[in-house]
Amino acid sequence: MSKKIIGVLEGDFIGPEIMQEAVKILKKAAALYNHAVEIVPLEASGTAYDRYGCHLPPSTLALAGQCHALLKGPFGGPPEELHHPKWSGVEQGAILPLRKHFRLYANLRETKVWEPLMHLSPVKERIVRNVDVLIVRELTSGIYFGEKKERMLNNERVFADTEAYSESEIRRIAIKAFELASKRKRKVTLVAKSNVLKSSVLWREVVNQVAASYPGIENDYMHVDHAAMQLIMNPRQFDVILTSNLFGDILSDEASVLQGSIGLFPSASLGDSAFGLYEPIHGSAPSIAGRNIANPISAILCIALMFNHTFHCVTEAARIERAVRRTLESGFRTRDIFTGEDDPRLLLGTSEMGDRIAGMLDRGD
Ligand SMILES: NC(=O)c1ccc[n+]([C@@H]2O[C@H](COP(=O)([O-])OP(=O)(O)OC[C@H]3O[C@@H](n4cnc5c(N)ncnc54)[C@H](O)[C@@H]3O)[C@@H](O)[C@H]2O)c1
Ligand SMILES: CC(C)[C@H](C(=O)O)[C@@H](O)C(=O)O
Ligand SMILES: [Mg+2]
Repeated sequence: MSKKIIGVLEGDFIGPEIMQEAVKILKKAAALYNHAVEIVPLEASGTAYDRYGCHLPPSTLALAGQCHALLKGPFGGPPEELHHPKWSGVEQGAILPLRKHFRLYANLRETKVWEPLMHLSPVKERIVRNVDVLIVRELTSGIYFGEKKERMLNNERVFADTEAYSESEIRRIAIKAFELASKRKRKVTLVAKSNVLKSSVLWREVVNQVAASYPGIENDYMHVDHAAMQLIMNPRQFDVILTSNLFGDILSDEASVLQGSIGLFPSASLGDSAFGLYEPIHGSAPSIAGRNIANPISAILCIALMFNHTFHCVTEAARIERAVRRTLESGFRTRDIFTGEDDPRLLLGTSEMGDRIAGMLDRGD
């Protein structure tokens, strides 16, 4: 691939602040390894609504389709403003269609505990040390996309969402999970609710069929309520967790707690080609926006994932991860990962943290 074309959707509230730092790292890493990069700004969510009255204009989708990868900031408004015209429907009108349009059915959310931040975890160090769990979340089906109904029953409104999965939807994400596990600790745990949900019974059947083609990979099953507990009590037992859209959403926020801040977690959304959408797992954090205090590491690590999964540049990806680790080892902190024991002179704003990591990138090995 000659020039790498990356579409950037800045997002709302802290979105532009952290995306700016991610782009800084992207440009720096590209320059270090002589990659030609073109950044294409794409309008979506709040800014698109102000200009076009919709959250995902067709022109954005068309331009996005010409990119090799998309870097996305969080979309959305304050959760308490559910019916605000600018924010209501961002999720259904922009986030979900973006994932569906590009058939990005595999969402990878990895929880690693960074050694210098171990003390931040509300869970004991002996439990979180060396945790490395990859949640493989199905992203384009399930209850997010199933039929929605509204009706009146006994004089009151009843709203319904449907959890529906086809065999092929389960099979393709299961194959992704087993392939990923084959390069890790070779274990896949399916998390579902087959004691209650019919769709979960299908997940178990199809995953067992897929598992038969991967004899070298351990395959087990856990009900989601039990898994939520085990993720905190004994997270090291997991390697790859394979799960549905909604369960993966919930479990990935829960897993981020093991590390102490959600501001550290990137994600990759992939389909059958190298094209990928890279975004933090967290939201737009309206209450801390505009103050240069958000943690940009989630967004910066999206660049490492992009180099890995879309461009297959593992050296560049490793170098970015190393720069983040060294910055944390040197004691630099944003407010979400700062405690009374840290040196107040090393407390950085969003853009200063980006600068530090960019500086560490220069150090190479
Ligand atoms: N993929 C996405 O675009 C995406 C993901 C999640 C939530 N959202 C949207 O974001 C909006 C806000 O959601 P929410 O309040 O439920 O969750 P949130 O993730 O925005 O915030 C949860 C908590 O984490 C903190 N936080 C989040 N990111 C941080 C960072 N980088 N640095 C420091 N602290 C950080 C926030 O300050 C808050 O205390 C909603 O509209 C929601 O739908 C979008
Ligand atoms: C905002 C919402 C639609 C989204 C999801 O549920 O997928 C978010 O929570 C996430 O984790 O990316
Ligand atoms: Mg979520």
